[in-house]
Amino acid sequence: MTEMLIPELPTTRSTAFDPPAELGSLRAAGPIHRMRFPDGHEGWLVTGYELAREVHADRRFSSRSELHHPLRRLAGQAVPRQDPAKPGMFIGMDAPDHTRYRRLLTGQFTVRRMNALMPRIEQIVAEHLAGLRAAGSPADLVANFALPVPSMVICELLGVPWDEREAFQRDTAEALRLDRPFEEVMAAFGRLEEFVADLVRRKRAEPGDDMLTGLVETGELTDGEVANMGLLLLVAGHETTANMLGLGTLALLRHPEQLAALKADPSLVDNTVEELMRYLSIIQFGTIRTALEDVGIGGVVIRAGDTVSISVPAANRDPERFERPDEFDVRRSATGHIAFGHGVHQCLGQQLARIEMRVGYSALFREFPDLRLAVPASEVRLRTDMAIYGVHELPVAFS
Ligand code: HEM
Repeated sequence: MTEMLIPELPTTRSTAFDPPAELGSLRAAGPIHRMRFPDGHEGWLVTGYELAREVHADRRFSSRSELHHPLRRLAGQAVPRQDPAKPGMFIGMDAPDHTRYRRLLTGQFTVRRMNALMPRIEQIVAEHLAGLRAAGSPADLVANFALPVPSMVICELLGVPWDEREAFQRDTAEALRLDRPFEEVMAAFGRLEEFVADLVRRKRAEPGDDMLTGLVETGELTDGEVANMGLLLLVAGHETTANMLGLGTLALLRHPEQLAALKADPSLVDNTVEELMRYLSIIQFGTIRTALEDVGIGGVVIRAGDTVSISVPAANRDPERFERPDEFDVRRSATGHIAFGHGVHQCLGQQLARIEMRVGYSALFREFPDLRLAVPASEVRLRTDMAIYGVHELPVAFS
């Protein structure tokens, strides 16, 4: 631990793919540091890999959103409106509520449903690549591919009727934009909430083969609870995968030797996806927890009520866990990274996200073997101030 109080979370990047250099210096000095949070209170910043896992796995640290929501707001993260009469999202709950919701949702990620989804994901990817080609070179890879693919996959999973996709996708895109005024984002989010709530009512009347129907049919959830879970899937699974597809493509294009290795041996794609997850660690401001009691950990005592910010990017570049951590190497074994979190809240959609990325990158570079940037790399707008890092647009050229 450094004795000094860090005045704020370091967020200034000097390169497109590396986390802020200051995080590396802090990690070299120790795995945990005192840090001032935007509301003025002093808490902690975890930069070391081992300690990051420990904190995620320790039930004495709470995920309850009401304990740290204001802090997230100030860190630039979108926080959906919290209506006290509504159950809220279980990503921001602790046991036993979290356990109950998570168990019911895990039961919906069945092997059968995932297997059935696989050919649909291939189709959705193929359709959007055809759309990219039709748009003509140069075209924006984000608008034509990276963003709409996960959006359609979620529609499929939740059972959004085909002819209602357009409004749903438009509101989703708007609700998840962090570069718009807060009120606009909340208005789109409100429309989405209503849409999902109405969809759940209809699933009860007219069951389908989708996840919302599955949740309704557990018989253990109110419509409001099901709608909330649907919204969480949407929010948690959408921008994340979209930004991995966009930024991941940029990373591959900017590391031609790595891209060549993947093209020469397409079976490297699983490894490539894991390494991209580690190397890019797009949850750039990390995860947040609040200590429920005094906890002695990592050589310090974290007091009850203190907020702990866990830097996922710093942990995933820890040289004590990963050799040559700052090198992007599609052949390395990156497993064990914490880009999907760790512990009881570890990403529920990680297998789905992996399938989307594996299918997405494979098809993209197979169909567009000469894909290249259409602008100088320095002109690609990076999402430095957004909770989820990535690219705003990715202008690509192809023949
Ligand atoms: C590459 C894409 C993705 C990344 C980087 C990502 C990252 C994460 C992380 C770091 C967490 C843990 C948060 C915490 O501990 O506070 C998480 C949780 C979660 N993710 Fe993902 N995620 C991705 C894709 C998805 C997808 C596709 C879905 C849904 C289909 C999804 C659904 C969820 C849910 C429901 C949770 C909450 C789990 C819980 O609280 O028990 N995610 N994700």
